[in-house]
Amino acid sequence: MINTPNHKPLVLTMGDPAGIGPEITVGAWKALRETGPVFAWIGDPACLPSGTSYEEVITLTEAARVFQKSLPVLPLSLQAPVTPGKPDILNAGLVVDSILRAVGLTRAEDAGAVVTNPISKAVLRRAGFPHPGHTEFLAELCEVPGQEVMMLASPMLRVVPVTVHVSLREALDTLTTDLIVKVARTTAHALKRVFGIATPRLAIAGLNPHAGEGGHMGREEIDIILPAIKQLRAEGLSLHGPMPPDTMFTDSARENYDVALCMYHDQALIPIKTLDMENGVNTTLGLPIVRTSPDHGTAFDIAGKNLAKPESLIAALRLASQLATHRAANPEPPEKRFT
Ligand SMILES: NC(=O)C1=CN([C@@H]2O[C@H](COP(=O)(O)OP(=O)(O)OC[C@H]3O[C@@H](n4cnc5c(N)ncnc54)[C@H](O)[C@@H]3O)[C@@H](O)[C@H]2O)C=CC1
Ligand SMILES: NCC(=O)COP(=O)(O)O
Repeated sequence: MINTPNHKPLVLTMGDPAGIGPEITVGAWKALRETGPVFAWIGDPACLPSGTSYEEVITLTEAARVFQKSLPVLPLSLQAPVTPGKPDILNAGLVVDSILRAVGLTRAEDAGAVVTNPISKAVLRRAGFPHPGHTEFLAELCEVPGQEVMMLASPMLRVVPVTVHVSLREALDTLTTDLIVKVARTTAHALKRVFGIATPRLAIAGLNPHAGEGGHMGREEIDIILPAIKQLRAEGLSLHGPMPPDTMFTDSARENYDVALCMYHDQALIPIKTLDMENGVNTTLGLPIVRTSPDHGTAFDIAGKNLAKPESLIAALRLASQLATHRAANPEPPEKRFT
């Protein structure tokens, strides 16, 4: 039997069963079965690729016992048959149940961390799911709504979008000094505590061309971003910025910081997915549990065609195990927590 370093198996959600989640789950299990980290998948085995060697289990102890031989499955039952590439709103409830179960097991400390397979936000929305994505839903489930911070990390770059799952227009309307300060504090704290970076260096992106060109191409840098930087520096954080967004992701620029705080979703996600889509991992900071996921989505266009690469999911499972281990070794006094 093999174990995660912190001796608790991870739990992996089903994601949209018509997406590539089932096949990358099997790919990740094949890659990790000898070495770990151990994980159990929470879903309906009917949607796994035919011929998959799996075993239904009831507990995570049992999951750890069978992991080398078979993919351990904590079973759920789908409402409708699955056709790869054709999501069915009837299965939305089960997609959510899988997330609920994973969070319950992790909060109860039976599992070491939650790893999520991709969901279709549009399908869940049509089914009445009120949250924009996992990030916000997990914060609700963990009773820390509004404290969540999305970070995407790869060996080449870490990025945090300050505004997340909103339209570009809404992102501009909701960007405030207070929001930047809050997100930067949570990010710096997580980099110290769970990533083991003693003095994290944060690069703060500008919003406008040339970071506003001294106010001639927009005033957000002067009115919103610089006041946040001043406040955070006064708290002792190490920051650069506002940096011109078009040059802050070059090879040489990236050497000067540990994370880039970006003002909107695509300012953060385009560089990391362009540089390192295969190794990118999405992780949620500000939660009382560890959560990671691959950086990509459901990829309905290739589902069931044996084209999906499991690398990002493998990286997500490995990072979840490392973060859970680091977190367990560095318990946090409640009064030190930035919320
Ligand atoms: N964490 C999550 O649950 C996420 C969910 N999504 C959801 O996924 C759905 C589809 O989003 P898209 O923007 O189309 O992005 P996507 O990442 O699903 O696909 C973009 C392109 O990359 C390819 N691709 C993605 N993952 C791949 C893999 N592992 N191996 C090989 N090729 C891969 C796809 O075939 C497609 O051509 C949306 O509903 C979105 O909400 C998107 C990102 C994250
Ligand atoms: N673009 C990242 C993304 O959509 C992931 O969202 P979440 O489901 O992890 O909140």
